[in-house]
Amino acid sequence: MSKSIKVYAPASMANISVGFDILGAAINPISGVMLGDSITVEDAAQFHLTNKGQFVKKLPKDPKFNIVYQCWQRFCQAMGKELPVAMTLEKNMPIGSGLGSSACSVVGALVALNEYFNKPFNEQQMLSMMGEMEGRISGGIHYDNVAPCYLGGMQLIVDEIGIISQSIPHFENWYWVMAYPGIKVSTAEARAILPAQYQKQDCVAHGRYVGGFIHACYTNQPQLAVSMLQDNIAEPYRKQLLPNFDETQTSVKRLGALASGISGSGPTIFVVTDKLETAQQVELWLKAHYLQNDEGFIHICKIDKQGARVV
Ligand SMILES: Nc1ncnc2c1ncn2[C@@H]1O[C@H](COP(=O)(O)OP(=O)(O)O)[C@@H](O)[C@H]1O
Ligand SMILES: N[C@@H](CCOP(=O)(O)O)C(=O)O
Repeated sequence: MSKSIKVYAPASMANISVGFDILGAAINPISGVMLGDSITVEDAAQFHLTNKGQFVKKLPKDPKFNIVYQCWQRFCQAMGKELPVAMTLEKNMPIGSGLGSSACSVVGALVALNEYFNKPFNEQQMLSMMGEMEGRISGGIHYDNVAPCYLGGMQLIVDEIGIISQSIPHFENWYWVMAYPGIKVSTAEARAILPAQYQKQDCVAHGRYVGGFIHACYTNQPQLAVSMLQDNIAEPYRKQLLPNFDETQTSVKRLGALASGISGSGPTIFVVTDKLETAQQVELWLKAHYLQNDEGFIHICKIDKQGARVV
């Protein structure tokens, strides 16, 4: 009997303002839209990759530069033999959006292959491969998209004593309004513009923000958590890449938003609220003022607890 495995890998927001490269969450639109890539692995006499989906035209022209192809190669290397399978990528995530598009393809491909071959690799081995593949195309290994996309929830990257990432509690009643303006920001370029070194007072403030936020999540103090959602590492340098970022932050705050910031390396922004009506008003404002073209979109999201899954 022929075998076929299809995996859905959700979008994610990395950094969440306070945790540059060490904090990220998978997201799920409340509308029911599946915001992520899907990958299918099926029997074949020799390897073949088919691409389809809304953003298929934005993929590299040379199929060997498609990260899904490179994931298959890396998986074969880890297995010690060439594995003849047919893979299909449904590229539903815009590239260079700040929503972990490359992570969706990496996680989807590796999870689908691992499932198809009856799970030869464990969670830590899989995460390690995912980080390596993400690092190839984004200018440095960072797990804050692949870990939440793979495992779901809000993930803190610890990367010590053989543990890459662990789940931390989040505020279940928060809505995350995600607005992608429709323009591209390359992660590699957005990483390259960051300073190589930071002032001592900035390091101290950063430690206070991230430590305070994690503490507030564990002790269920939403007000403290909101006050800690500050980014003094990436936002001051990257906000120039986003359309009217300062004005947007001020306007959504006036509408009642609790906090806002850059999702991943941008240009998507996230806005946090604990009321659906506020989220809807923010959505309307962003639609009128933040979207730059027809490719832009907005979703009111919750944190996706499941991560990548067989569908
Ligand atoms: N399947 C894929 N999905 C997304 N990007 C891919 C894929 N394969 C190769 N790429 C390349 O990887 C890079 C991803 O860009 P990046 O700015 O990191 O996107 P994102 O932040 O959305 O993950 C682009 O140069 C893109 O052409
Ligand atoms: N921590 C990374 C996250 C990049 O996320 P992406 O969705 O823009 O790829 C960074 O900030 O560079």
